[in-house]
Amino acid sequence: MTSEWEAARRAAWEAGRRTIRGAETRPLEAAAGRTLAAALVAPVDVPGCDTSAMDGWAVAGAPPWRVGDAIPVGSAPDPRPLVSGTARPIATGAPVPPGAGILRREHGEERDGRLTPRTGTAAPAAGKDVRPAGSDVAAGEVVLPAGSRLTPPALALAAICGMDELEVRVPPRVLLLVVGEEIEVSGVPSPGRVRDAYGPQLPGVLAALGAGEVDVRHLGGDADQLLAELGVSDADLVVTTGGTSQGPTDHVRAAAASRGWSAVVDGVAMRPGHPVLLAIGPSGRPLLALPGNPFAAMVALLSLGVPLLDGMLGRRTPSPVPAPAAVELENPGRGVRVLACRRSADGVVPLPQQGPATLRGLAEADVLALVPIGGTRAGAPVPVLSLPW
Ligand SMILES: Nc1nc2c(c(=O)[nH]1)N[C@H]1C(S)=C(S)[C@@H](COP(=O)(O)OP(=O)(O)OC[C@H]3O[C@@H](n4cnc5c(N)ncnc54)[C@H](O)[C@@H]3O)O[C@H]1N2
Ligand code: MOO
Repeated sequence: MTSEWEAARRAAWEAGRRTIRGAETRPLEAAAGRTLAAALVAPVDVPGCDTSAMDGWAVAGAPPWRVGDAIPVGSAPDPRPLVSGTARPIATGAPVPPGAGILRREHGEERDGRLTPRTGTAAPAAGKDVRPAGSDVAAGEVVLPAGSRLTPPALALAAICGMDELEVRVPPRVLLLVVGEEIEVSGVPSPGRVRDAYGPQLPGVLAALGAGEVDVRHLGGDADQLLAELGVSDADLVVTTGGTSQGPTDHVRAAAASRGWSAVVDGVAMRPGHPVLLAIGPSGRPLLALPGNPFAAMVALLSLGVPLLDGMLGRRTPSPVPAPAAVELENPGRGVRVLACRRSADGVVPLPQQGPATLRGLAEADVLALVPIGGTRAGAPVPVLSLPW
């Protein structure tokens, strides 16, 4: 029951959503990269009072103005209106008294306690170059909806609203089982042996997708060990690599089925990556079985792992967006053809080295192009997925 790409992606998000993670409260500095479990509602106006947007003078009425005391940055706002005909030196960010506008420093001339605008500069009206209270964020406003990822600017936004802690989703703990008799974890592999492509990259990619701790275990080709791991795992998500196909040592499907996992997506009409399996275990936790071929595995992860984790974290998942193909992209196959591509001024260009077993293209790529059956002409739009790193 191979699925179409879009249907498989939706099914993966829905499967994740059914196992949505609980929430916890974290200090702001520990919440970087996490996902908001509840909307961030601003408790205060930002800025908290009318503030100057420029260095200069707060002025009221017509020039010349009598220059009074400077208004210190960080001082409490004075509720009394600025007296007409007066000016007070002010710095960017300092509170502006009611009724004042700002004359920029470079537009005024101060002499003998009197301020006049330079030739060609009009006297500022009340409110000129003033950031009104609440103009950035109004108290009570939803600043970030639940499901927002706490990127560096999102965290800073929470901070300027006065937040010290945030309610975020508990990241899923992942068990990564690297399957394959031929896999080596260090050193130069002898001919016939293969260095593990997953241990070094998947923990980082999974973390970028919102996962928590990743426990990496290399199982070799031992089917019994795979069965044992699947039987006892209490991880929130199990990811396996290799052993998804039809060879004599491809045990993952059989092992998962015998331990009670049932398939949600059993193969996707895409190349590479088609043997991917997404299944739900007896405890309701998901298993994502990635093909052994290194590019195929990453295509499968970016196609199904991204929406699965987005669902688990209560986030929306990105849809591919159209980008022009710089050259003709052929697809004589019966499913989506996924190509590692670079963006250029003319559109997306496939990298020269493509194919299920090579990471050469992906290592230099900006996006994955999802070429529909029949191909895409040069200049026509092709859906692309951005990469999470
Ligand atoms: N008769 C068929 N054979 C194959 C089919 C098929 O439909 N019928 N599909 C091919 C495709 S497409 C893929 S993709 C692979 C999927 O294979 P598996 O998931 O069973 O993966 P393995 O057989 O274990 O390994 C495939 C390939 O990848 C290398 N590999 C595995 N693990 C790692 C690792 N940790 N690091 C680096 N490289 C790894 C492995 O050495 C193999 O070369 O099946 C095709 N065959
Ligand atoms: O479909 Mo395989 O996953 O092409 O490499």
